[in-house]
Order: sequence, then C-alpha cells, then structure tokens
Amino acid sequence: MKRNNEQQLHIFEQQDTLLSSLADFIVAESKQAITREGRFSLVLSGGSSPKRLYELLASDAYRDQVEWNKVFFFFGDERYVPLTDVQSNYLMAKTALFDPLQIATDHIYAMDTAQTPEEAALCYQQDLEAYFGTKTPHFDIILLGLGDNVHTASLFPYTQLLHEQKAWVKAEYINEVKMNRITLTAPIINQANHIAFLIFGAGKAEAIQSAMSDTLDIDKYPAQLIQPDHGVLHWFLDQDAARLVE
Ligand SMILES: O=C1O[C@H](COP(=O)(O)O)[C@@H](O)[C@H](O)[C@H]1O
Repeated sequence: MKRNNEQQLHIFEQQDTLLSSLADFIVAESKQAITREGRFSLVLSGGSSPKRLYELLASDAYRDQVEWNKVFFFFGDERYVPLTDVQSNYLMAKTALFDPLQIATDHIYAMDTAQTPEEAALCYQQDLEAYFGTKTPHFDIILLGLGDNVHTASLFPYTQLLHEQKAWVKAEYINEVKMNRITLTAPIINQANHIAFLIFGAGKAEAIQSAMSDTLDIDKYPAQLIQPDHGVLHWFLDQDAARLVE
C-alpha cells in the first residue's frame, strides 16, 4: 500500500549538523506560527535521542532566536513514574530545556502521573481541549523518536491503543516494558502541521526501514501509523541511521 502524505527526508553526515538543522526548523516554524496565531505549540518526545536537541535549543546559539514566552510545550508520551523519576520524559525536558530557558509553568503541559494512568490520560485530553477548544487539535510540531522495536511515542507493538480511534490521549500497561504509559493516540498525532522524527545511530537503521515500508503491518511496526492527514512528515536522520533508506 502506498502512502499519500507528504514526506521530507533530511539526512546529515554529522549528528551535530542534524541537530542544528532540526533546531533551525523549529526556530523557523515558531516564527511562522507566532506571526499567524500568536503562539506556537511544540510536542516533545522522550527517550535518549532528543536530550541533545533540547540542550541545543537552550544554548546561547539558539536561546534568543525563539520567542519562548509564546511557546507552549506538550508531551507525546510519558512513562508512568513520578515526574521526579529519572525515567520521566518531563524531568528530562525540565533539566535540558525548561529550567535553562526559565519557561513559565503555565506554558508546560505535563502528563500528571500523580493520578491513575486512566485519569492522567483523561486529564491530559481536557488540558488539550482547554488549549485548542473541542475541535481536533493541530499541533504546530510534534517531535517523535523511534524505538528499536519500531514503537513511537508510547505506541508499542501489539497493544490495544494502536487501534484507538476516538480518544486523543490513552493509557495502557505495556507488557514489553512492564510499565504503564500515557500517550497521544495516532489519529491526534496525524493532525499535526509537522511531525518530525529525530533518529540517529546505526542501531536504528532497520527500525527506520520497517517504519517507512509500504508494506503495512501496524501491529508489528506501530510507527507506520504516523501518516499526517494534512501536514508534513519529516525524517531527521544521520547517515548511519539512514543506511537502509532507499
Ligand atoms: O520510550 C520512549 O521511546 C521512544 C524512543 O526513544 P529512544 O530512547 O529510542 O530515542 C521515545 O520517542 C518516547 O518518547 C519514549 O517515551
């Protein structure tokens, strides 16, 4: 089956150039969104890959290029641990990005893991409704990572939430990682204006090949669910990660 959404490949020899290109892209899109709507919504990913991007955005080279007081931060997913736990996606973003840039707390939409997973998902959907209104949310940019098992956000292989069509945010116990996860659902991710995967390292080459394949098996390769309805799908990759990209 062929995909019909717009995809852009951004492949770089060096990881530093890859990160600065994605940071430049975020700067440019923030300016456009702020001119258009007076605010910019950026959805952060977790895991190991994006930390250096957040540190770069908070560095002297970038901190003055964005009107941070008009930026609103969201999360694509969260591990069900306290927000002070080292595994928390929020804690990583707080340390690398929010604290250094002194982002106001009312511009940060964290998933509240002090509640039950289901309540946290419901509450996050209500937060999104408060921000966007009840119409379908269109985030300006959603950043995504890709796991070795082709999961993205917390859309893990062979889980029920891969088939969720109604809820914007959902929680599920993920047996593979023995943990509850809270995640934006694929239909909501697909409403974004831009979806940007940031992936580097040779270890991710096969996962990228499966995610990009036109032979769809979404239960096995959940990242294949990411197919923007009207926006653009960007792949920011280093050469090692892009080794098997045709
Ligand atoms: O568990 C997660 O993993 C994915 C991929 O992370 P990486 O460590 O392989 O870069 C990430 O996108 C997601 O936000 C995170 O919760």
